[in-house]
Amino acid sequence: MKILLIGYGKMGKALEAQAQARGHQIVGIVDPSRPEVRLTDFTPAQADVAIEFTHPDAAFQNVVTTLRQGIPVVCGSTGWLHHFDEARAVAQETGVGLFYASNYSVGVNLFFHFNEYLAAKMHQFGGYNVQVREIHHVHKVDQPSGTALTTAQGIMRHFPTKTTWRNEPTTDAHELAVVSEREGEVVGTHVVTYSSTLDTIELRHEAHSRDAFAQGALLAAEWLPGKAGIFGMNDLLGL
Ligand SMILES: NC(=O)C1=CN([C@@H]2O[C@H](COP(=O)(O)OP(=O)(O)OC[C@H]3O[C@@H](n4cnc5c(N)ncnc54)[C@H](OP(=O)(O)O)[C@@H]3O)[C@@H](O)[C@H]2O)C=CC1
Ligand SMILES: O=C(O)C1=N[C@H](C(=O)O)C[C@H](O)C1
Repeated sequence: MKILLIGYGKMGKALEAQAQARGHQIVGIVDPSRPEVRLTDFTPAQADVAIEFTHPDAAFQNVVTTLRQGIPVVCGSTGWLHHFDEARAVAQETGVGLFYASNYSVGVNLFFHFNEYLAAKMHQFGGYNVQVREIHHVHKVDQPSGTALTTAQGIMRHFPTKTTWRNEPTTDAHELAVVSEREGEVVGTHVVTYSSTLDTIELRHEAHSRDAFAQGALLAAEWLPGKAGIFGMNDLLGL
């Protein structure tokens, strides 16, 4: 497959290595380090799909530009979802596929699934408070992580005591604490903790490297071309 990479940082480089290992061709890399390469120069004849991992401030414009160029796009950037409805409208208007996941690792998507099951059960039995904690490397610019927000939304869907979330510890029983920690080069750890006076139950996912995100994004890139609409990991994995 002919893949256009948008963003050539930690994820862009992991994607390049994994894509080549899977026999794909990287037809272009759009990044501030290569100002001579412009996203608007690419057409569907040159790229079957684009994969976008950049920055919260850049993602929306990159997604919209790629869709308007007629190229399906797999986006992994976090921290821009306040613009997602506008991106959805452009995907619908152009009829070009948009794939988004706050986390492309298959393991995290299983974690999302178990998180919702656990929230429903824990709410049914009562007596527990719940908290989300995410730990990432010190270079991360957005907080809470996109994965932590997806996790919080999954909890709030099934644990109606929690009506909103707060990005710090809280004593308000209606607020779900989503606590962010930044530590060295931690790739990405997410923990959901239920505590009562009697015991503690935890659901935890720890990424060992960025290869899990890169492999999932490439699975999405292999799956997306030819499909019109907005898709996520549940569509890809059948969860
Ligand atoms: N969904 C998922 O599974 C995952 C999501 N992420 C998310 O992906 C994003 C990128 O992560 P990561 O690779 O670690 O970040 P990095 O900072 O390592 O890389 C981002 C790259 O994008 C470049 N960039 C910035 N603006 C633009 C632009 N307008 N067009 C093209 N390139 C641009 C940056 O250049 P410069 O440095 O010059 O600004 C940098 O080279 C983050 O939002 C992160 O949260 C990360 C891992 C997994
Ligand atoms: O910035 C990162 O590194 C990561 N970002 C994503 C997020 O915000 O959830 C996914 C992963 O945790 C790594």
